[in-house]
Amino acid sequence: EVSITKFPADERKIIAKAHDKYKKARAGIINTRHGQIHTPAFMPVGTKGTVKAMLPESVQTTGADIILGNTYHLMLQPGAKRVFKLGGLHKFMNWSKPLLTDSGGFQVMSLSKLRKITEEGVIFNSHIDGSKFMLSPESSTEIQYLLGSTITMAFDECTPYPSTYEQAKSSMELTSRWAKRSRKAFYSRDGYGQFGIIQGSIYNDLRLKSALDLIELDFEGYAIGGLAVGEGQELMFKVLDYAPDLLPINKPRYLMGVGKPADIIGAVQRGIDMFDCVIPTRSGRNGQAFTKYGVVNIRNSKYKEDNTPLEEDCLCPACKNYTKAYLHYLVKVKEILGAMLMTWHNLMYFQKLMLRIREYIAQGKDFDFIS
Ligand SMILES: C=CCOC(=O)Nc1nc2cc3[nH]c(NC)nc3cc2c(=O)[nH]1
Ligand SMILES: [Zn+2]
Repeated sequence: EVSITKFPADERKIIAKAHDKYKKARAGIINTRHGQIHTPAFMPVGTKGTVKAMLPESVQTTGADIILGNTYHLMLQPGAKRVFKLGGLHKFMNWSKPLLTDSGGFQVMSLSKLRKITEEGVIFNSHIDGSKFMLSPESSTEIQYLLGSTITMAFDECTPYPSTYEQAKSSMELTSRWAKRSRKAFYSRDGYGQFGIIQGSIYNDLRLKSALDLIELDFEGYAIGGLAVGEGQELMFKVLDYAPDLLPINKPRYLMGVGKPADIIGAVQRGIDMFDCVIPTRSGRNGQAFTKYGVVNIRNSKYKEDNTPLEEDCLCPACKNYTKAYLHYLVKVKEILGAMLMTWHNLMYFQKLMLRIREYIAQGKDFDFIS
């Protein structure tokens, strides 16, 4: 078990050595103040304090142990202090299980207009009303504390892809300095944790240096940053062939922004424990359903009289009570119920995938089969 407590976490008991080919795959449990997280885990993204088109209790029925909240959006609206005054994000959004908040760095770079990166942090204008903000290791850590986050992420700089060795080196070194300041600003409490994020792009010596710098700070878990940023699956797996092994074996490893089922399977085989990705929710709203038959584009006219469910054995409301014809219609006419049902099904599909992966690891079986 891996527990996020102040005390040195127990050695992670690998429930079962997975099949030889997958000797790095591991199944475990992360214990937190807000409950357990069964790993390998998939975290639905709840960007603005809600998993879009889902009630939190519905998210819970899909089997999700933990969801992700975005610091950047919440600090702009409704504001971290206001959420704190209202009892914190768990209460605000009626989600009592673990919450992981990002540090905002990645979103600032992709969403805000006009920003300036300094040693101090990132100065930017809100994409909502143009007002000026600063995100720094200290302010990001404080905002995540005010939100009441179970797992706080260190403030990092996501090194873009492609980057030259020099660019990746200076970016990684900035992330290491910011990680130190993030760690110092973290208010450590039992059952809460802070994860460091390693960078270094595709350069293995930089990845090693990043890992060494962050291991010194004794985080409760570690994320591998700077991936799923356009490098493609092959290059991502090439980095994942060694990067997870640079991190402590008894602490959770989190691969941000990943991914499609095949990406998740390949990353679990290389030792990753936690994932987050907008694919099931965003593509669900756009009419794409993940099924064991492959991805179904429900808007395709071939479904307009298809009276069968997406998956006959799926227990989600979309499959139990509705047909592809109805989903096709709802999505075509942009009815809200279409987004709800498609999202619910996709989240169920991703959680079922993780459950099967955990079971196969525990039985020491290989799990290439699923995609
Ligand atoms: C929950 C996240 C906590 O991480 C941070 O606050 N910083 C951070 N976020 C990332 C997000 C990513 N999404 C993808 N692909 C869709 N690649 C990503 C890379 C990073 C990264 O290197 N750093
Ligand atoms: Zn379903």
